[in-house]
Amino acid sequence: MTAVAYLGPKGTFTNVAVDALFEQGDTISYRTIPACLDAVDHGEVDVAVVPLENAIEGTVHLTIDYLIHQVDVSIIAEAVMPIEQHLLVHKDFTGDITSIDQIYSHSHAIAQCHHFIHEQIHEAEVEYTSSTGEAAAKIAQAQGNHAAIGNVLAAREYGLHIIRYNIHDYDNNHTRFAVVQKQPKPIKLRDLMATHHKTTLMVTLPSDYSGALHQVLSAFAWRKMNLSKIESRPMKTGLGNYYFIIDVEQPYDDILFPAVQAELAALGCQTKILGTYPCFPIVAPTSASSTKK
Ligand SMILES: O=C(O)C(=O)C[C@]1(C(=O)O)C=C[C@@H](O)C=C1
Repeated sequence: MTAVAYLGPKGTFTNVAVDALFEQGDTISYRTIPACLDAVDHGEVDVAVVPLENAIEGTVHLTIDYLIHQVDVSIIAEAVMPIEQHLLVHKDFTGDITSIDQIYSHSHAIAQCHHFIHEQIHEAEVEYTSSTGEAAAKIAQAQGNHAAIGNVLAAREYGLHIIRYNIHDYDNNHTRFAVVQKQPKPIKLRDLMATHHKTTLMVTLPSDYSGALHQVLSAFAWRKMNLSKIESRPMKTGLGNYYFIIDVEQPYDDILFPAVQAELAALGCQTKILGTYPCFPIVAPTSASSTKK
């Protein structure tokens, strides 16, 4: 059985993604994303599943920075899952939404619902938790005028009521999750259909000079290699020093990628392949399949 680390406790979106990806996983929950990545880096588990990017909030910087700076693991699969955020309250809560004075959730979940919070419960204090699952667990502990933002699984897991469904500010809210591994070893996923393959690289420029990024991009462009994402992140070595994360819409091969890497090396750039992997759309239990209060 595959030992899978995920951001817990039970009822997080990462938990939902793990359930959709693995039929028979020995799932081990960790309190933070770095703890999940350390677990796989240190060989405590076979793989870790971590959130990489959300359609509303953008890149999960903690994940990408930790992958680059702190661990030596590879992305072996990507799963894209629709995200529905709901407002969860204790089962004995009898007030209405305006009486809620505290809202608990993960910073990314709060950010996906900023508009809703601002419009409907702006008096409420926001309390950040390490995950949406932790927020739901807190609400279950005692009845009070507080609510959590989280998913259907969390409501079920902690016996909470959903007082308002789909409070995320934009439709088509999706999160990309990465499955990462230390040593290449076959992993048994459910029978999922990959829609495409991607390769993710990190590129560091030798120094800031005019046209540097243009030259980097040309190495892909004239080989007709389609890029689906490019993002700069601070190197953490001083202001103005960045590295680039580039997603290429094709699997690694022995001709084009080595040629790109050689061309970039000639420009003085360093490259590192973070993974070449299949991309799976996955589904989560939705509000449509649960009972409204
Ligand atoms: O807190 C959770 O439920 C998580 O799995 C983390 C996380 C994230 O970091 O983006 C995952 C998916 C959602 O976008 C919101 C939160």
